[in-house]
Amino acid sequence: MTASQPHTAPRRRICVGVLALQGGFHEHLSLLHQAAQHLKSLPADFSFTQVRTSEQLAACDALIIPGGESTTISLIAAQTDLLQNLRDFVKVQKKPTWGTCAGFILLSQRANATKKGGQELIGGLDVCVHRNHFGRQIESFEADLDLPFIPSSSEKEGERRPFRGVFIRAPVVEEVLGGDSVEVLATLENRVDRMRAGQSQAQTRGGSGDIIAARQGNVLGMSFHPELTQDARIHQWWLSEVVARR
Ligand SMILES: NC(=O)CC[C@H](N)C(=O)O
Repeated sequence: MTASQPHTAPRRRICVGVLALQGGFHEHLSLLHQAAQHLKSLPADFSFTQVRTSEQLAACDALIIPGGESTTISLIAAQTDLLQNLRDFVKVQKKPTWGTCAGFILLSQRANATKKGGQELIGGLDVCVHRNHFGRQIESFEADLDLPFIPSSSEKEGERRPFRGVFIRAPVVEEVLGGDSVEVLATLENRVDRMRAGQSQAQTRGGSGDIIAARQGNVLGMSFHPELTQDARIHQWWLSEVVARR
């Protein structure tokens, strides 16, 4: 390179998989494509793919595990070597992996309120989650979440638009097992107590409340379903984190 040539970072090819055994994988893929439109300035060429086999997983640099039913997802993965290879992907190769709702449960080290006989997990996030914390499907709800880490609304400088969190039989972190290495990214004001007290509005707030988003190194978990919104801001943020980690 001569002094007159501008220095540009080499573009990287990044293949992001979405585990497609059950649940909201189509929705995640659609938001990934939407998010990538906003990331054209990054030195990365993204490709997005469904993952159903160990071979498909091996081709991925990062992975999303969608919401759905965690017991079903792990039962299907355990029929082949996929479950073991998912553990290897997350914990040995330490590739960026993001789980939403059922995906969050699967990425946790321990889960309470599991079906009789327990359930197989992938692990990687040193937390114990409580499954179906807010109750059954009929007790599903939405809440405005303040997520300071996602790109703020472009409409007005400094104005932060909340993220609409969709909670369907959602887990929360009952216990952080991993000490300081687990980063709490969002909490939700204790909704169960509020409902008992006859108040219906739940809000996010810093510091206390139920932990609904946590990260430990390469592993990220969220209790709610960004894939069931049209808002690609979390996908956008996570993809830029994936690029930064590579
Ligand atoms: N919406 C969801 O992903 C629900 C998760 C479900 N509670 C499970 O255990 O898998």
